[in-house]
Amino acid sequence: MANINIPRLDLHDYTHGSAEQRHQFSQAIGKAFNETGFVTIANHGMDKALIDELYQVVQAFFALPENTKSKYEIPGLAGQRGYTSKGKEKAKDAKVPDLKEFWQRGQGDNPVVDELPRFDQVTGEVFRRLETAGCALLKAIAVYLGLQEDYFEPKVIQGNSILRAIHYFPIEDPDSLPDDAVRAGAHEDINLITLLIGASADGLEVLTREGTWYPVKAHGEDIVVNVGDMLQRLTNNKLKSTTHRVVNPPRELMKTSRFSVPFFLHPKADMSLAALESCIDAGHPKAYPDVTAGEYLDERLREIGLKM
Ligand SMILES: O=C(O)CCC(=O)C(=O)O
Ligand SMILES: [Fe+2]
Repeated sequence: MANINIPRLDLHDYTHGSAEQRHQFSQAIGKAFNETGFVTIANHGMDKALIDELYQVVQAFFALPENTKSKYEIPGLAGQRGYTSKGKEKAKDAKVPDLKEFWQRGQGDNPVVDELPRFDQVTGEVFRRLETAGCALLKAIAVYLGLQEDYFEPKVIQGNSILRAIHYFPIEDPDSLPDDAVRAGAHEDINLITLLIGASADGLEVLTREGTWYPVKAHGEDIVVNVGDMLQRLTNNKLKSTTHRVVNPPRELMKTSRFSVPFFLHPKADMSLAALESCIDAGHPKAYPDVTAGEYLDERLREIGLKM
């Protein structure tokens, strides 16, 4: 049995609970983020009807003809808004691109999909709900870190968060795949925390400290939440940005699609990622040079092939 702690936590305990429940929630998420970097979350503020409609519009978008989707692939935006076609993004150290295409939505103006009247509204609603859930989670994390509860709030509201709808397309001819081509190569997320809808479908795996891969499964409508590199840097490695990947399905399911919708919670570009004083001591000397979130994001987008 792999030594791994991915607890299921109820966000309602933090947002509406007693002082004791709030304290327990902060300690549980902090402990899991310190050990494994992953939790699953119930009562995150999105009901089943919203998630079902999200899947409907996302599936309808990716089912559009290639030349329709490519109208929404906008040069110069590093994939940060609109559509990114197959073969564009790869994990930092991977030789071949991931087997996926995706859509990204951020703050401010976003391209509107003319063919799908509900797409903009539904993805916008999901963005707002996940931003709200993310802010509540960051409050609980701030408390665990001994910071003011609202430490992160002004840094992330109107920040660079991204909602990404991913289609891992069917693999029609498995024999023609390059050996190391996978749905999502092993990677760490760049941002502060990631909130993921859709990990109820098989494929997501986390790398354990023993070096083995462990499947992540969420209950029903629960979401998966994990630490990204920005939060790991800020906390001088106290909270762990754990390596994860999405593996290809078994051969009999190769011709099926997989969909997932991660929300990458990013701060504003000017947030300093310099290690918190409370996370530095003799046993934990400062591990990273000081950078801002904007500088760090630029460096990482170049590494994954989205920015030139
Ligand atoms: O599709 C998934 O389950 C995970 C996706 C992921 O790790 C990512 O996009 O960073
Ligand atoms: Fe990821």
